[in-house]
Amino acid sequence: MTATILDQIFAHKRTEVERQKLKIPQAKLEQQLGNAPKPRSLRQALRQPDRISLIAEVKKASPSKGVFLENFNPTELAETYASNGAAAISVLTDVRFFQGSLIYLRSIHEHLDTLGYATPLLRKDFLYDPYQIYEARVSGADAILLIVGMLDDQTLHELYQLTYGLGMEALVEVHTEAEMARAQALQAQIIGINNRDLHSFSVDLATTQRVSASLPAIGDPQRPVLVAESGIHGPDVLPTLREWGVEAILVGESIVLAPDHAAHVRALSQKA
Ligand SMILES: O=C(O)c1ccccc1NCC(=O)[C@H](O)[C@H](O)COP(=O)(O)O
Repeated sequence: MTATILDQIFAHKRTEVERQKLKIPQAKLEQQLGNAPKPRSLRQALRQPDRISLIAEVKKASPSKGVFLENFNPTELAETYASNGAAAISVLTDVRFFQGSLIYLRSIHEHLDTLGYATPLLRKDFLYDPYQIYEARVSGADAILLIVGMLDDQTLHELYQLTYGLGMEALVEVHTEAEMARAQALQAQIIGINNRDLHSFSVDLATTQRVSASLPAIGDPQRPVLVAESGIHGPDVLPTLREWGVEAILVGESIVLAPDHAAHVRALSQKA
């Protein structure tokens, strides 16, 4: 198996996290937990009977396409998302590959809170160490991303338990049928299928249909909330995704590149 971008990201992430632990030890983060805001439920926000819910992503750049927005204002963007119908907001916090920051997560939480929006915030990063879960919690995350393809079963299980133990929820991301089987063994309540091939960066929405085939039938109470991630450019695909049992979409690029962010968020958040 050839190396993917995940391998590169993971290699760098280890150095980044170890450096951060020297600056702020985990014990200090644990002390701050008492002051952290109470998490809101991502699952509840996404599971709506009459629509596909939108998780709108605050995304400045990507490893495949470079910088999307030169005049990037994360709080303004998040406010546009929350005020135009996004059910949740994903905040990329990876510095090196996505030009994100944990500071964006904190400031978005504070900004939306001041305005009275309770939109759940997802910390979108490459998480492999409990330290990062504590970081997420004290920075205002309501949920975090766990990428099955970069974690062994034991680590996946431990991080999942810690996430829920701290009152947050996890979006468990898969790319293949084998990873879906591992997410199901975890009894993940929210599963995201990423349509982006990590070798070629090409996107194929049919990945969602193929990889979700093993889930319990649509309407079965055991079925997790299914999120289709990446490569969604407009509302035209929503009816098909709904037929496949998708309850939420995670969209970054097409929103940040849209000439009118608000209009694009409204279009993607419409009732199906
Ligand atoms: O966005 C990338 O190019 C990328 C490359 C390698 C690993 C992950 C990547 N993206 C992370 C994401 O999951 C997306 O930001 C998210 O699903 C939104 O996708 P899109 O709407 O296509 O921006």
